[in-house]
Amino acid sequence: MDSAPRDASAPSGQDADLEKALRPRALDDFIGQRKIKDNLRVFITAALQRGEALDHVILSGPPGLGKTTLAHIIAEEMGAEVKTTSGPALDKPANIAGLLTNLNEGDVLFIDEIHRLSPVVEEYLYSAMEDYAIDILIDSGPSARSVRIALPPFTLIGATTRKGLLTAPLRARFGVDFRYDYYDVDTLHRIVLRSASLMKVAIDEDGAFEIARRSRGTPRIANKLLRRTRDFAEVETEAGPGDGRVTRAVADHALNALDVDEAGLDEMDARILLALMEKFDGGPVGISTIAVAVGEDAGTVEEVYEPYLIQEGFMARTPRGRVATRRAYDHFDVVPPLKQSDIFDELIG
Ligand SMILES: Nc1ncnc2c1ncn2[C@@H]1O[C@H](COP(=O)(O)OP(=O)(O)OP(=O)(O)O)[C@@H](O)[C@H]1O
Ligand SMILES: [Mg+2]
Repeated sequence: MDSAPRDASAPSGQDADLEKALRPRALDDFIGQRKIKDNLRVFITAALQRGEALDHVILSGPPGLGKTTLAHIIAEEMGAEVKTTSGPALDKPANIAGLLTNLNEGDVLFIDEIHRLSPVVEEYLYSAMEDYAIDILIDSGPSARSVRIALPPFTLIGATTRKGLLTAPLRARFGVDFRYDYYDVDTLHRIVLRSASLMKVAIDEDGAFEIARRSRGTPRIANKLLRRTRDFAEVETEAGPGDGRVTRAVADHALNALDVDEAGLDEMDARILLALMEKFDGGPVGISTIAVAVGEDAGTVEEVYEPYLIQEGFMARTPRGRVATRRAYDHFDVVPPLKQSDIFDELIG
């Protein structure tokens, strides 16, 4: 259950380089998430005016929405150095002690997947975050003693796809708490146009809109679909002459070829919903049962797929388990079993 989410959309190789080039570097280039940005501007300005380190920040939300991007932007805007690590990489107290004692005043320590810290390592963070100090045990046996080491003021930025798995004491030590929402289509449209211009891809408003509409509310997916659509635009198909121009027809052709359906659901979304409807009578059924049925890790289903399906109203979470909604039956043209109408009524009520 608590294995790392495998994010199928995370790019590799040449795509990864391109992805890095598309990453916004300044707060002004970070599109959308208006509330987060507005608040952040205030906190950063105030901290700079006081000449203090920014308070510790926790960023939570599904993969690909811009947590890592924002962590780097915060450091940049604070004029701070950023040191990056991740929960699973910090498996020994010595690792975290080494990182913390090497920080300079005002530095940002970015811990990705912070919900996967081991309890001992987490314990170290408590005093580091609260008092800018750590207690290190020296020697062992009868001569063992603990020495307190002072740390310079620093900012811890934690990112997580599973905020629910953070312990209460850790969560309480973050002064700034930002939760990401999926991006709306208009915002993704702007992101696609920005990326296309950086990639020097000729694209129509309509072509960009089609990609935005079918990107699961996720900038990383929008960028990936843009890269793939560009491939289709450069090759002659029934949808276009291969002149490199991304039109609506080319985008539609490319997205269909990539198994992204009309509603923007990908192949795994479809498998999950079809399993729910056809193997489990529409539910209610537990998430791990669904995961086994589709051959995917339960944590990944819960973090990557389910939140979007719930937001878009294809699936609902009830006390007895997950259920398919009327929209799911309509979308896949599946006839709901009779008993399902009670569930639909319950969901509305
Ligand atoms: N607000 C934004 N404006 C423009 N581009 C964005 C924005 N947010 C994210 N992106 C793009 O999406 C890509 C993925 O974002 P990022 O790596 O920050 O996601 P993440 O939340 O850290 O994901 P994960 O949970 O998988 O680590 C970035 O490289 C960037 O190009
Ligand atoms: Mg990240």
